[in-house]
Amino acid sequence: MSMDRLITKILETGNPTVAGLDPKLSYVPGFIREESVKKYGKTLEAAADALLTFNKALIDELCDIVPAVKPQCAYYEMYGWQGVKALYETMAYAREKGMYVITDGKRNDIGTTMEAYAIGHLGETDVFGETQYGFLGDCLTVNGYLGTDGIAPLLKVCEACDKGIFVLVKTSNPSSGELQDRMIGGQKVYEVMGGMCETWGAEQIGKYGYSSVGAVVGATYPEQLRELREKMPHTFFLVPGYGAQGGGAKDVSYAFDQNGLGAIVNSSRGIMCAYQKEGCDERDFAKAARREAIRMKEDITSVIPKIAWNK
Ligand SMILES: O=C(O)c1cc(=O)[nH]c(=O)n1[C@@H]1O[C@H](COP(=O)(O)O)[C@@H](O)[C@H]1O
Repeated sequence: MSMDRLITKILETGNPTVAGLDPKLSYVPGFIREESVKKYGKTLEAAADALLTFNKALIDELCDIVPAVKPQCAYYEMYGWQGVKALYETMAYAREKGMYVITDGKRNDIGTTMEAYAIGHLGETDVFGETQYGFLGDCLTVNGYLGTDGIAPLLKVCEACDKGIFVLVKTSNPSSGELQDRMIGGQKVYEVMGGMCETWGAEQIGKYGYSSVGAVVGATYPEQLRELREKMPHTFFLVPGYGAQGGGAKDVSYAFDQNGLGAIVNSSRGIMCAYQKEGCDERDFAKAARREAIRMKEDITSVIPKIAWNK
């Protein structure tokens, strides 16, 4: 089970966090950008080369202490097909280094189109009678607000290829309540979506009690995290919003169960741009990311039960 693999990696590293790889060129140290421009000129190739060099150095420093990475597709698509190639190569490199890869695509569409997304990101694509993997993610973030038609194709692929999904339930952004907090039939919209996640995952529950259908719940809404943790006992949470968006350790602590499992907390800018915040030599960017990842791990593990780690 895909979520079992993620939880096993979390237990191995003692670290329930994921490093978001959302690189903009302005986050990449100048010496890397200059090298890429020297090789390829001021082109999309150079941008993609700089992103990949940046990501690989971060992965090298993080792979033994952080269980997973979460590249967000938009930051690569921004640089055209060359950027998408850098996304693929980043994912391949992280896998090679033993990390669990969450593709942050927030995909959704109707049935047949969703099937194509599911196959492309998580499954095997038929190529002239032979099957090959398109992308190399272990898990994909998806939007479930089109209903079961948009999720069913993913469930099939998750089961067949041992993959998982994280469905948007209560997102971290300031305006998420405009729709997600509305009442329908006596429940908030996000509660209804949470219930749908439990139903979608019911047939695919792994050895730790969590299904291959996870949920995204933002660190910026601790009350909702607490409420949803109780109502969604079989759903593993991806919790973005720690650090740069203002979420802290106490806020994310509500996402965890009584054993200290049940969630993985993301930080993207906080880790990638740690060197800018520290004001250290830019050549030290990957070590600064490592320092921040260790600080984040200690910050979060200091406020959650660690029963699972001691078993
Ligand atoms: O699905 C997500 O990962 C996600 C959902 C959400 O509700 N809020 C949210 O910030 N994210 C993503 O989490 C990352 C947050 O980045 P930082 O704010 O830089 O740590 C970005 O990749 C966002 O796209």
